[in-house]
This record gives sequence, C-alpha cells and structure tokens, in this order.
Amino acid sequence: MNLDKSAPKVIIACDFQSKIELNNFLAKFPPSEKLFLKLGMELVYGVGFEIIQELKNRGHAIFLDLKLHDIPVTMLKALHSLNQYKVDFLTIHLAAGQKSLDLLAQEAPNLAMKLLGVSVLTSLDDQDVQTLFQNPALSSNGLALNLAGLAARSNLYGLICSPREAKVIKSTYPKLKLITPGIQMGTNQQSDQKRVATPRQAAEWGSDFLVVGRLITQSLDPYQTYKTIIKEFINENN
Ligand SMILES: O=C(O)c1cc(=O)[nH]c(=O)n1[C@@H]1O[C@H](COP(=O)(O)O)[C@@H](O)[C@H]1O
Repeated sequence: MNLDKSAPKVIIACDFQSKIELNNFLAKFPPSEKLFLKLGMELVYGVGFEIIQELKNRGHAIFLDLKLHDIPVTMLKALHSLNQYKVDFLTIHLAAGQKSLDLLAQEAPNLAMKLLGVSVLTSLDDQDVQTLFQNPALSSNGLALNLAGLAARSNLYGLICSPREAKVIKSTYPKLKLITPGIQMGTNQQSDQKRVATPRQAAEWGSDFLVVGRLITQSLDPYQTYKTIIKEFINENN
C-alpha cells in the first residue's frame, strides 16, 4: 500500500488480547475494505507475531506499536529482528535519546518499515510531566515540540503526538508526518486520555493520520463510526 496516497488516514487501534475478539471485530467490516490496523503489545504479546502476516494477507496495512525504548545497540538489534515482518509503521520512544535515534535513522533507508517517534503520551498532562521530570516550568506541549526536534534531526518518518500540539509542530517541522491518537467525539470521553481532540480539530491542526481505538472498537456499528470519522477528518483536510 502506498502510505502517502492510498493508505487509509484513520488507523484503527486493535487493542484486543485474543484473536477471537480481533476477528469478531474485523468481521463487522466489508471484506473488500482495506484497513490500516495498529497492533499493540496486548495483541502481539497475546496471540503471537504470526498475526501480522495473517492481516497483511487480507490486504491490510500494519502499524506495529511496540514502542521500543532501550540503549542504542539493543534498539538497533530489535529493529533488525522486527524488519522481517515488513510492517508499514513501527514506534520507538524518542526519550531513548539522540544517540539511539541517530543509529536507527542511519539504518532506516535499509528497512522495510517506517519509524515513528513517540513524543509525550496523550495520557499525560502538564502536571504529569512536571511531576515526572521534577520541573514546574515544563509543559507537555513544550516537551512534545522538543522531542519532535529530535525526530526531525534524525529524519524519522513521523511523530506520535496529541492533535493539540500538532499545529506548532507542523509549522516548525513541516516534513514530519504527524500521527495523532487521543481522538474523541461528542460525549464519548475516555478517562485515561488527557490531551484529546475531535477528528475535525486534528485535521485542522495538521494531523496526517489519526489513531482511533475504542471510539471504533466499542461502537455498536464500527464500520459506520469508522466512515463517519474518516469523513470528518478528510473533509477538513481538503
Ligand atoms: O503510540 C500510540 O499509538 C499512542 C500514543 C499515545 O501517546 N497515546 C495513545 O493513546 N496511543 C495509542 O493509541 C490508541 C488510543 O486508543 P483509544 O484511546 O481507545 O482511541 C491506543 O492503542 C494507545 O496505545
């Protein structure tokens, strides 16, 4: 799938722990609908890495969200091991530091997958980052912008951030693709997400791809909800 042109711009976070749950969910979409699926730790650790090829065989694009975070040499070797699965996107934590990122970036042209740097998790707000780093002057926005700089300097393909900081990051680092979780609509509040926005706001502020989990996976009509989110996101983007 050509990621810039034909891949769906709304990525579905398949946060299930079993194959039965995953397949029941996917059965609610027309078989011809090619999706962009995010497979996270709970799924891959639960059902095994074979699930990746099974979903690729059905024509879906795959975002493997394992959020690598370790010393440079360990991250590099993990990247080589994961390259065999030929996924479209893989996440790494930007907090691993510039040396790790530079090493991975050197390797990036030889890889089948594109690397996305995780900035500040959307479950954290200003108070959380201030506590974490013992610095009352910190803001999640400022920290995300700083980490975006690391991603840009290492020539990563994209950045995971909240739609709320997308505007400032896009204007500072226009080449970075912005992939934004923390998507909510109307009254459907997810209590563990703090830096949130609607699909329309995300598009308006410069998001390139949305990551959406429970809004779709827990919807009574996931396909309809998916189409509604795409419409809201794409219309605003055009
Ligand atoms: O890396 C991610 O995808 C991610 C980063 C982040 O900062 N926040 C975040 O929510 N995510 C992921 O995005 C998805 C959001 O799920 P929902 O809140 O159910 O839409 C989950 O799979 C999270 O793991």
